[in-house]
Formats: sequence, C-alpha cells, structure tokens
Amino acid sequence: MDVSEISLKTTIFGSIYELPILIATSACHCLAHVDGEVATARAATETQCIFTYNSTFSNMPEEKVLQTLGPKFLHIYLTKPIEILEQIVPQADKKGYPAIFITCDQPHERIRDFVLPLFEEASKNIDPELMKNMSIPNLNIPGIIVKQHFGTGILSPIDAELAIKYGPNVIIVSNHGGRLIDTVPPAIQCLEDVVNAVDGRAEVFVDTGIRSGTDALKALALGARAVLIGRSILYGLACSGQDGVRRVLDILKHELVYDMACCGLTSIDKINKDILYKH
Ligand SMILES: Cc1cc2nc3c(=O)[nH]c(=O)nc-3n(C[C@H](O)[C@H](O)[C@H](O)COP(=O)(O)O)c2cc1C
Repeated sequence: MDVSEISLKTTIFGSIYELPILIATSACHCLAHVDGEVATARAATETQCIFTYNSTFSNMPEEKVLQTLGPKFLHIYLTKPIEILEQIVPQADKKGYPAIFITCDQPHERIRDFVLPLFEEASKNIDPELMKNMSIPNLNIPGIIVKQHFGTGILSPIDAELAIKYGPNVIIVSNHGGRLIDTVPPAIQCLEDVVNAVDGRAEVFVDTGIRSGTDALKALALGARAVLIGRSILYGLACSGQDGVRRVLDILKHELVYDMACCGLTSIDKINKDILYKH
C-alpha cells in the first residue's frame, strides 16, 4: 500500500474542509493569553482548522476575530431573552459563519465551589444579558448545528433520537469536558451508540478527551465525522499564544497522518471500524 500521500480533507455537511479537527468552543481565551481568541483564530487559519467563536463568553470583540481568515463556526447558548438570539442568529450567515453550534446541556447556572478571581475579572466585560442563560426556547431554527452534551443525558441514543427531531445537521457527542456533572462517562464510549441511533440522519462529531491524533483516528473509525479539541488548545495558547495553538494543531495533524499511514489509509473517507481491535 502506497501511503506516501495522505489527505486529511473531509466533507462536513456538504462543504469540503482541510481536516476533520475543529477547535471546540471555550470561554474567555484571554485568561490563557492576552491575544485571546484572535491568537487562537490565527493559529486555526495557519493550520486550516475550523475555529468556533464563543459569542457569549468572549472578551475579544467579534470584529477582531472575524478579521482573521479561515473557516469559523459560531457558538451560542439558548439565551434568554429570545430577542438576543433573534439578533445573533440571522446575522451569523452575513458575518460568514456557515454554521451555529448550540450548547444544550447547560440549562441552569453552574454550581461552582469557587470562582477564580481572574475569571471573575474577565467576566466583568461580558454582557450580563447574555449570561442569563439558559432555557431552551426554540431549537427549530433552520440550518443550525445542535451541540449535544451529556449534561442532559444527550449521549444516550434516546436523547440523540429526541435531538434529531429538531433537525440538526450535526450532533456533537460530548460531556462538555466533564465540566458539568461529575461521573459522566467518556464521550468516546458513547459515540458508537449515538452514531447507530442517528443512522445517517445527521453528522456526528465528538469532543472531550481527544488528546492525540490516535484519539482522533479512533473517533473517526467509530463513526465521528470530525473531532473537536478544547483544553489542548487552551494549554497551547497559555504556553505561547498563536504559536502554541499552531504547535498543538500541527502535532495532532502529524499524529493523525502517521497513524493513518500505519493503518494503510490514504484519506479520511477510508477510515473504518476494521482498524480497531475488537475484544
Ligand atoms: C475552560 C473551558 C471553557 C469552556 N467553555 C465552554 C462554553 O462556554 N460553552 C460550551 O459549550 N462548552 C465549553 N467548554 C467545553 C468545550 O467546548 C468542549 O466540550 C471540551 O473542552 C472538550 O473536551 P477537551 O477539553 O477534553 O478537549 C469549555 C471547556 C473548557 C476547558
């Protein structure tokens, strides 16, 4: 098998992207680095990775982030009042976001043992109206990606079935980085059941615990269309800003290419369950 040329190109709801790795939404990148979301978005551009802009919890003006090149998705919460969403959602397309991620697993303000003073400081710049989330007023907005997390039990096939009724293009199997409820199962363990339940009616992505190209390959083999990376991006950002994020993404890409070569796979669409060891 000639594996000298390996392509990471993939199709996500009909559009071709350079790789099946996205940057997961996360709050306040300025806590990791002074250049915040702009640094992350620039690194995404350099590595041809999709950046997800967190419209609720970002201190970086959106205009600055949008000045960076490269594909971007918009992340929203189902914030109250609904008027806020009615402003944000129709604008998304005009601003060049081909898709919107909706977090559905946080229907209540989080219980935190403590809030770091730094986070409290950063939160001061965030619109309090936006922070008054999060009931679920209306999921039935066409062309929307519904981000599914485990907090509401969404990792189960039953909830995947329920989510499908709202017509999402993509369901994201995720336990929100384990940040909402303790003792939730790893997303990767829930992935296959959700993929089977969805049965091609939406694309399925996965996040939480994807730390290497090998993790990404296993997720793709289990039926995920793409993977999202949360904390590793923030660690790279904290270490050395844009360069750090680019390094993280480069490592993930190299590992994925290497592993695909070892498995005799030259393109993403050739990845399948046969490469996995069966117990
Ligand atoms: C510091 C931090 C902030 C986050 N903020 C959000 C958020 O505002 N909305 C959301 O839907 N998910 C948020 N997430 C969850 C990520 O989108 C993602 O599900 C998770 O980080 C993926 O797991 P990983 O960190 O193991 O890669 C956050 C995660 C982290 C680590």
